[in-house]
Amino acid sequence: MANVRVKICGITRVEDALAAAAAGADAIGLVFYARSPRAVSAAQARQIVAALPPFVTTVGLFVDASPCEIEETLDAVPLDLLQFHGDETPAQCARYRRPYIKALRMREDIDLAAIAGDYAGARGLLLDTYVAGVPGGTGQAFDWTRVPQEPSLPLIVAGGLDADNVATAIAASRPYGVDVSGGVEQAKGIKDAAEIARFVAAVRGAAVA
Ligand SMILES: O=C(O)c1ccccc1NCC(=O)[C@H](O)[C@H](O)COP(=O)(O)O
Repeated sequence: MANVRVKICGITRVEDALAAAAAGADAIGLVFYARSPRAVSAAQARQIVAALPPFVTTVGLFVDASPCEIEETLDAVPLDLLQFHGDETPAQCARYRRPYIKALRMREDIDLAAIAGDYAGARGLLLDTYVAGVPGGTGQAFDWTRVPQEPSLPLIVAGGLDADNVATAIAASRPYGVDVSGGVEQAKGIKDAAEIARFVAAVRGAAVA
């Protein structure tokens, strides 16, 4: 299996972004959703992005944001990839002419093959745990054996991952990438550098097994 990519999501501080980069994370996620305890302002995000070394992908996460809000953020912050984490349609995701991934919550009745067809313009799909009324960052895992093999788009597994369970998640789902937020935190929005390092090391160890 090729190296599994790692995204550390919900970064709110420069020092946490640098810890993710130093640990070898491939991407960091910045949450532009005011109701999240991990929300960042455009000014905060710009400072974080400016501090990063090269080759760390910056992902901007939105939840049913207005086009105006997204355009303003894109003007202010140099983001590499957009992550749509709400009920955005394929057309709404595509309108910014930026590479994007679409987050899907793993309801029992989800038809992933059909949805992947609908979002064929996405660079990948992020599969997160379904919890009613909570768009993301739940800290809860879903059944990783539900992740389809040979998907039409790269799949990123999220939800309740941490350094102790991520190798099992990878073995069960064989994803393109994994995404973590709460599992590497001291408190919501405050990452733990040692846990980030432990998480990335666990992914790297799992990927070569
Ligand atoms: O992290 C949040 O607070 C959040 C709020 C609203 C929508 C999405 C959010 N996070 C999205 C992510 O990509 C998380 O990393 C993903 O949901 C996994 O979170 P966790 O279970 O805490 O690892």
